[in-house]
Amino acid sequence: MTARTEFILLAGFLGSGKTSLLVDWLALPEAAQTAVIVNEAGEIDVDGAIIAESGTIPMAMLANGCVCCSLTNDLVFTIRALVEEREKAGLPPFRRIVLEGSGLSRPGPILRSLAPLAPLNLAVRVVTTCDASQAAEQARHFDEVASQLAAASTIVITKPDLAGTGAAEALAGAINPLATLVLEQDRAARARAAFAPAPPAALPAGPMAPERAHPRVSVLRVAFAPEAGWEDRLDWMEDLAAFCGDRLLRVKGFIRHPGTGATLLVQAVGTLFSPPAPMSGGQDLPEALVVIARDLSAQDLRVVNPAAPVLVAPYRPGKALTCVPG
Ligand SMILES: Nc1nc2c(ncn2[C@@H]2O[C@H](COP(=O)(O)OP(=O)(O)OP(=O)(O)O)[C@@H](O)[C@H]2O)c(=O)[nH]1
Repeated sequence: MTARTEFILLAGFLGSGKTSLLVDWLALPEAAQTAVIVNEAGEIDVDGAIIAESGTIPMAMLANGCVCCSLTNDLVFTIRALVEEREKAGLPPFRRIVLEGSGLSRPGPILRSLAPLAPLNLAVRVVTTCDASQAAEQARHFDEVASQLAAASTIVITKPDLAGTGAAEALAGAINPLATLVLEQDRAARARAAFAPAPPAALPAGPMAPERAHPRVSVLRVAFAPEAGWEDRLDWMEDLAAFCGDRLLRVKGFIRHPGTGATLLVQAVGTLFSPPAPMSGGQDLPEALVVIARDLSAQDLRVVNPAAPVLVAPYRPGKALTCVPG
C-alpha cells in the first residue's frame, strides 16, 4: 500500500525561522520527494528565492491579495495541481507537501479550507516555529502567535543560540502542552526532529472562517531611486530601525550594490538585521524591500529620512499563480 502523502503547514510568526528550518530540512536526504508551496509570490518573493537556492525542489507559489493572509482557493487548486501533475508524469506520490504559511496567518482557516481535498486522503499536521528571542513579547501584541502555537502538533523552538529557551518553552507549554517540543540546538537535528513523521491530526470540520484583517499592521514596499548609492541604502535601513523601534516587525527583500551589480538578500526580524547575503542569479530579482510594521503608515516611513533617495508605497502582492510541479 502506498503511504499517505503528508500535508504539513509550517506556521510561525513573522521572522520566527520558518524558511530557515525548511531550507535546513530540504538539505537532508530524508527530505526527498517533498514539494513546497510558498504563500507569498508577490513581486518580491524572498522566501521563494531562498528556497530555490536549495536546489531543484518542486515548488509552487501562491499569489493572493494579502501578504499576511492565505486566500485558500488558490491553495486547494495548487495542491490538486501538484498531485495531478505528479501522477501524469508517472512518478510516485509526494511523501509530503509543505506549505510555508505567512507569519501573520492563522492555521485554522487554512486547514478548514482543505476540506475539498478529502478524497486525496492527506495526513495533515501543523509544525510551528517559536522564536526563543522574541515569541513571548510578540504573543503580547499578536494573538496570531497563540493561534499558531495552539494548532501545532510540533513546536520548534528556533534561535536558541540568541536567547535562553525558557520563555518560549513556557509560552508553548502554556498554550499547547500536548505538542511535541523540539529543542535541538543543532540545525540539522532540529530540522530532522521538526519534520519527523508524527500521527496526523484530523482536518477540522466546519465552514471556513475568513482570515482576520490586521488593522495595525502595514506592509510597505521600499525602493531606492536610481541616484541612491550603497551608503544611502545602508544608512536608510539603519535609520529605519532607529525610527521604528519595536514597531518594526520584519524587513526582507533584495538590494543591489550599485558598484558591483551584486544582489544581496536583506533581512531583519524586529530591528535586528542579518548580514546581507549574496544571491546567485540575483540579476533576475527585483531590487526592493518589504517592510512589515505595526502602527506605521507609508507616510510615516517617508519621514524616516526625508532627504533619502527612497520611495515608499503600500506593498501589492502579485496576482498571478504559478505552479511548477517537478
Ligand atoms: N541566530 C539565528 N538566526 C536564525 C535562526 N533561524 C532563523 N534565523 C534568522 O532569522 C531571520 C528570519 O528567518 P526566516 O527563516 O526567514 O523566518 P520566517 O519565519 O521564514 O520569516 P517570514 O517568512 O518573514 O515570516 C533570518 O535572518 C534567519 O537567518 C536560528 O536558529 N538562529
